[in-house]
Amino acid sequence: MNLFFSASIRGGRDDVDLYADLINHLNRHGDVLTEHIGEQDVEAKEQAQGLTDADIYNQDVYWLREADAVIAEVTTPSLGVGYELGRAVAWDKPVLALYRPDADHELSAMVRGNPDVEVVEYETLDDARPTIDAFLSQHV
Ligand SMILES: O=c1[nH]c(=O)n([C@H]2C[C@H](O)[C@@H](COP(=O)(O)O)O2)cc1CO
Repeated sequence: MNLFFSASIRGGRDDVDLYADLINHLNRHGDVLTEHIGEQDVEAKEQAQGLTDADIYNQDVYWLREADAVIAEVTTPSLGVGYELGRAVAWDKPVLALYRPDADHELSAMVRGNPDVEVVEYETLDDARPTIDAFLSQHV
């Protein structure tokens, strides 16, 4: 199973350790096409590889097309994540959006109000794991 994990990069990296933990869990279910999102120095690595923004865009849209399901961590608002969710919905992919309610970032109505996105609020990684398991067994 190909899984596309989506989470903030240029929108802010406060939750990068959590992203890595979520990716670790997703790896039990299938191949995570976007493991780089959990790496601390993702942008430096992409730069070292000589990737332009166009390369990153093309690669991500290709991976998204290949994905059987999309799991996003949407607590830190990100234009790229919003874009990916829109494309995933348009392609009829199952989409799970994991959101930790916090005082700083209210979730966009374009995500919470979208009937084709399953939004689940959670607090800890231990809460998120069974949510992911149930979502994947139901949809993929
Ligand atoms: O360097 C990158 N590499 C990359 O894979 N992305 C993709 C994957 C993420 O799910 C999403 C993050 O978007 P943003 O950078 O706008 O927060 O876009 C985004 C960037 C930078 O915008």
